[in-house]
Amino acid sequence: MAALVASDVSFTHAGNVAPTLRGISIRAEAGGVLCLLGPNGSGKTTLLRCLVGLQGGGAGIEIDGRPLSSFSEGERARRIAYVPQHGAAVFPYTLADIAVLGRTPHLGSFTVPSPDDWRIALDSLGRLGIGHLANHPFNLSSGGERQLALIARAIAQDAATIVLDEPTASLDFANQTRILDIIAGLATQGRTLVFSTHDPDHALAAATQAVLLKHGLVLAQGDVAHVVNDLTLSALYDVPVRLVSLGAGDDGFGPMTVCFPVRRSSRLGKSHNLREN
Ligand SMILES: Nc1ncnc2c1ncn2[C@@H]1O[C@H](COP(=O)(O)OP(=O)(O)OP(=O)(O)O)[C@@H](O)[C@H]1O
Repeated sequence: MAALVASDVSFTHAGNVAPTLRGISIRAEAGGVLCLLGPNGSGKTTLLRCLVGLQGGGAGIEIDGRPLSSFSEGERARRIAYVPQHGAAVFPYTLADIAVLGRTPHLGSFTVPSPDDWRIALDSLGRLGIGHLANHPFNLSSGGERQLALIARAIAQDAATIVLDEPTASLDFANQTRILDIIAGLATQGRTLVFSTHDPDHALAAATQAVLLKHGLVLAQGDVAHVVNDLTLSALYDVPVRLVSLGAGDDGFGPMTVCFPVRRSSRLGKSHNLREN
């Protein structure tokens, strides 16, 4: 089974004294979804960028047992798709242009995208629910529309390993569930999926494995059902967190588990009552 593995990965950003990542060892399996959770600044983006070779030169990273550093640039682009948190467009690309960029690793030198490449790109936009925006300029699109276009680009790339940095961050409820369904669906095709989020509910909903990252160290990792719980999340975020199991509803949905942080003011005896104010 293909897997994306990091072994004892450490990384210090240029100009920093303290390392951002310290001895990280994780494993994302093919056919699985690994979710990275952690507070702001804990090193999630840095780790994801190391996993795909954008930082750290691929040191300590293996795909299918082969060092990432041994992959040519083209091989790497065909094997790994990366969706950054924010996409900047200098040129006035349309969303279709952005999506078809995902086909670049599959084109020969000096060739332009074929009708088939454009069809794949437009299908990807359609799958993300933004087919109607194909001709819309990326730089004039909303944050959520940009995020969806970048995910469409990754899907058009058709890579076996897909790494997404906070893919649901700018999205409404409908689009969040769409992306989580797409992530889970891509994994069932045998691909390796890794994503980060600030919403542990999304780990519970779509991931098989979780890695909890704090101060550049792995606080806990393993099966989501074991690792994502009141104790670990409270320790991770330094705020009490509760998980609640919801039974199956009459509408046919559930059972499911949701989690939420407990605000100081909502603890027993300290609740704010609007009528008292
Ligand atoms: N290019 C850089 N140069 C110097 N320090 C950096 C750079 N990028 C990130 N850092 C630092 O590395 C640490 C981890 O940042 P990173 O973006 O990986 O965290 P994160 O967990 O993704 O955060 P967030 O959830 O807020 O997006 C932070 O302290 C950040 O300031």
